Amino acid sequence: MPESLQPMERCLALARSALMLSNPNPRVGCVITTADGQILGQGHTQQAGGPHAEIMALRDATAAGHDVRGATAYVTLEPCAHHGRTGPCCDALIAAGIGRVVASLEDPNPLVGGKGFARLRAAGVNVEIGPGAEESRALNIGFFSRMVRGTPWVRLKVAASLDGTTALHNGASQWITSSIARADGHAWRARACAVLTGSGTVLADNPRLDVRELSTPRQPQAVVVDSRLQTPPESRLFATARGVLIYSSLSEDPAFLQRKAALEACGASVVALPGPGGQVDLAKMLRHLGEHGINELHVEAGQRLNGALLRAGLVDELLLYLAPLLLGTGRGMTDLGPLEMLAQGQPLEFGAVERLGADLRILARPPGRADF
Ligand SMILES: NC(=O)C1=CN([C@@H]2O[C@H](COP(=O)(O)OP(=O)(O)OC[C@H]3O[C@@H](n4cnc5c(N)ncnc54)[C@H](OP(=O)(O)O)[C@@H]3O)[C@@H](O)[C@H]2O)C=CC1
Ligand SMILES: Nc1c(N[C@@H]2O[C@H](COP(=O)(O)O)[C@@H](O)[C@H]2O)[nH]c(=O)[nH]c1=O
Repeated sequence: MPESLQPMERCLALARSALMLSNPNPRVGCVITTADGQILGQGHTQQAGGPHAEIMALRDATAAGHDVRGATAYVTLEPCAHHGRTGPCCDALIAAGIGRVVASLEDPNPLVGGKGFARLRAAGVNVEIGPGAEESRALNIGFFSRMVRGTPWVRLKVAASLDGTTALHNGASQWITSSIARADGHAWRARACAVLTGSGTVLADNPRLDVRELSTPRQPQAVVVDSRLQTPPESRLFATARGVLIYSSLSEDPAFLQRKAALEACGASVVALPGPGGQVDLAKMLRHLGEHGINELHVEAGQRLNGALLRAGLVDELLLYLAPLLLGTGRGMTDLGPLEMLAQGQPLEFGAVERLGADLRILARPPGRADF
């Protein structure tokens, strides 16, 4: 990391380095400096259950033999005030004699929200809030979504030809985009808590849906929307060590119960969430995933599940990879049903548009999705 970085920029860089590590905890960085900006200690959130950023920075300062009394702690989120799997960070800062805290944002966790700042102020610590707020929130959009809305941030990834085809009529789809784009897709899988697909994709592609193109400290959970439990027990989904969660409809049919037992024997958890038409209730599924600590949900499904999620207004962001190739009419990105008017289309706002090798990567959002 360049020495010249300002403390809060350094904090944000540290937070970014916890991108694949800290789930389901937020990605947070902390830097402790003297009044004239000399760095005494720094750190970022560790894996779930491990120390938070403030504790890592305090330990770093202690290891270097620095006295932090009267020092400033910069941190990208409000120091926690509750006993979770670790002790309250605000108390650790107070006990260490920190004189000033500069924090980007209040913690959206209802257990913390404002309490950390209040406790610091009550102990005589000078508190400033605001620097780096936008970047910190964007980096933790999934955590904010789960804390505020109770559901994950849903990012729908699609790889398509330039004319929007995701598979040929016969199902052939591997590979449309180049290896650089596919490796980038794995990086987005790695930052998510879970990767979700539909039974149609499991049957057509037998996908692994794990992270293989880069090293990762943890594999995202695999989630399949599969009303009738058609996922074969020998699916490659089960080859990677991590949780596999299958959402189904409810049935007392002996053949269904037999398939359920076979999937559970492979280590899958099967959760019945019956919805309209005997299919899985997608809104309830998101609430269930939120209750189980899923911050960012990375969807890699076919046009039917993509369309259902979009029609239900459950998609927050699209991650589109477009290859310089025309495939004509095959399977599309999303089945939105027959629309009669252009106004019935799903409006989007483009975010970053980048070249990745030969392909294009486009981030786009339905308007207002991050307004919570
Ligand atoms: N290029 C790309 O980026 C990608 C391409 N693909 C391609 O897509 C094709 C598969 O697409 P598709 O058949 O549409 O499969 P999907 O992956 O979209 O799965 C659809 C299935 O999900 C199940 N489901 C359960 N609940 C719901 C619900 N509420 N709404 C919608 N579906 C639900 C349904 O089966 P049931 O009722 O039995 O549960 C449904 O048939 C393959 O050819 C694959 O190669 C797939 C992923 C990415
Ligand atoms: N065809 C296609 C993609 N397809 C997606 O990748 C899945 C296979 O994942 P895995 O088994 O883990 O390699 C497949 O089911 C579909 O979701 N992805 C891309 O980046 N580019 C592509 O051209």
